[in-house]
Order: sequence, then structure tokens, then C-alpha cells
Amino acid sequence: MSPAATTLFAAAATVAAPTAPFRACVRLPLRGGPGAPRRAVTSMAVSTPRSAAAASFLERRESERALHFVKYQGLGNDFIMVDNRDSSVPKVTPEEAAKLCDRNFGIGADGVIFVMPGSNGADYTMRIFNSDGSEPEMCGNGVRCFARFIAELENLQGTHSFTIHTGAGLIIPEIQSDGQVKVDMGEPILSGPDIPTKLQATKNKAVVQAELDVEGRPWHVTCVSMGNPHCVTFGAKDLEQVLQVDNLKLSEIGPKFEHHEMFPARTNTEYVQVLSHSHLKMRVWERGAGATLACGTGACAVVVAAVLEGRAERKCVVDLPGGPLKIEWREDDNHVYMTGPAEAVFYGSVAH
Ligand SMILES: N[C@@H](CCC[C@H](N)C(=O)O)C(=O)O
Repeated sequence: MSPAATTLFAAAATVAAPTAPFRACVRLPLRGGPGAPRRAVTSMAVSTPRSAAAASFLERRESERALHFVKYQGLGNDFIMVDNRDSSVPKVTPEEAAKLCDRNFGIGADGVIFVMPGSNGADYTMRIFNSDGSEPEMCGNGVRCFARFIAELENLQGTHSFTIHTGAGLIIPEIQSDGQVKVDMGEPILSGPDIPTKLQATKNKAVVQAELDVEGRPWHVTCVSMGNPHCVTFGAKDLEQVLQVDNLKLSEIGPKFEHHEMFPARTNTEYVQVLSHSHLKMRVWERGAGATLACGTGACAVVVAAVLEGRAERKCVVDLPGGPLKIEWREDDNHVYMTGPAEAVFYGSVAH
């Protein structure tokens, strides 16, 4: 990206219906950072139907020296989706991704996701950078957005299933007739060193209700990897009542778990309240992204942890700040299945 080409722009913003995506028209520095000059939104028109915005994106994507993207969200966990099907090298660097994700000086997102050519026999490959530029192995909400983005790029209607190679292995999303995406998230990993955590196993080689000292306060945690590491807690050891997740000061406590010495690759942390045996409520502090409105791999890890701790059944609804996900940890194949929404919210271009 040349220094002269450091603005993000598109021609006009269009909105058709409350749920329809729009094309944003903004100019802002990509490389310049907080100190660089900013320019305001230049125009906005309301009326073009959603299909026109999508068609325009698809037509223009090869025509300019610009990086075209679609912003998608899954329960408010939002991603800049990049059509990277022509190359196995991501079109933006981790540093550029961090700038694009900045909510004040960039587009604003929890991560950047690249749709890449298939590898290891899969139809596609998914790579993702967190909003801090780090690269996780997997993203549950992201993979639902990925499936819907492929359907848009390939002009597919109705139900479809894809195989996707990720850092967590093969993931299989299926677009359902109602537009929701059901994802086979594979098997949870429970062995401490593989998660990874330095906490000792407590139950059948798994780290279940282990004690984690967080600045002098002992918490009970269960560790699960869904390809990426998760630390699930239903509360501190000294907590007399059920954890009230709405009362948590997430931005204070979250980073202490994320960077705890017991998690050599850092960790995502889920704070969970049991509403019933099949209904859980959680808040999440994500590795590399902080507090987000939802985390798909996190919701899967929460159900696995709740089952291991004897708190819930294998099929649960998990309420996240951005909405509910349906999660099932099946006994027959040991796979976790996640079902939830994903939608395009706007189209844009960044000079490249
Ligand atoms: N929001 C995602 C998880 C994204 C990756 C995570 N921050 C990590 O570093 O592991 C999800 O929906 O799973």
C-alpha cells in the first residue's frame, strides 16, 4: 500500500431495509494512525436495494487498485471479510488489520477474515487476524460469516455446506433454509498441554474446576480448546452466590486471565451464569480482541465445560450479549455443533 493511497473510500452509502447492508462512504487514514489527518463522510444516499449494493461490490472487486471488503456480523461479533480466493497470502498484513479494526481510526471490527483457496482437500481455507493483529486458529462466529460470504461470492441460494480448512482443522458449516448457519465445530480438546495451559489435570487428564489464582483470588476454571484456547469459569472459589455476569468488571478482570502465566498462548475467558440445565448466560473476554458481543468457539467451550462440571445438559441455548446461540456437544461423535445467524452489514473499499 503506497503512502499516497492511504484513504478508505466508496462512492455512496445505500440502505434498503432495517436489516439490509449499506455501502459506506468514508475517507480515513489506513497507515497514518491516530495523528494522521481524517476526512469526513462525503455522501450518503438511501434507497438502493441490498442486492444492488452486493452486485456493485461483486462487479467492482477486480476493477480497481483497492481492497474491497464486506463487513459481516454474527451476534454483534463483527468482521471485515476479504475475498482472498486468488491467493494464499492474506491481502493485508497483521499491522494493517489492526488499523482497519480500530473503531475510531479505522473501519472498526473484532477481526479481519480472509476467504482463501482450499487446502488439505477442503473447499476453502479460512485465516483470521484478531483486532490486535494476532492470528488465532479459529473463530466460530467468523466461520458462519465466512459461509454466508461464500454464498454471496459464488451466488449460491438456499441450503449449502462447505468444508473449510482452519488452524483448528476441518470445519463444516451448513447454511440452512432459514439463513442460519449450523457448524460442525469438531471435537473439543481437553488435554492441558494441548490447550495449552500449565494447570494440572484434575479429572481424566482434563483441567476441570481447577483452581486459578488471579492476583490473590482463587477462581474455579475448566479449560477447553476448540482449536483456540478457552478458560471457562462459573465463579471464584470464595463466591457465595451464583456468578452474576452482568455485574462483572470485564475490562479489569479479563486481561488478568488473558495474560495469566498459566496460559502460555494467552487465553479467551468465558464468565458463565447457569440459568437452567439447558440455558446458560455468558460474557467473554477474547484473546487479542477484548470484550466482544459474542464468541462462537467460546459458547461451544462453555457447554463442554458445563457438561464436564455437571452443571448442564449437552444441548443448551447460550445467551451472549449479542444474542443466543444453540450449542450441542453430541455424545455419538464427540463433535460440538453451533447454530446461529450471520449477516452482511455494509460494503466498502480501502485504497491498496
Ligand atoms: N470471536 C471468535 C473467536 C476469535 C478468536 C479469538 N479471539 C482467539 O484469539 O482465539 C469466535 O466467535 O469464536
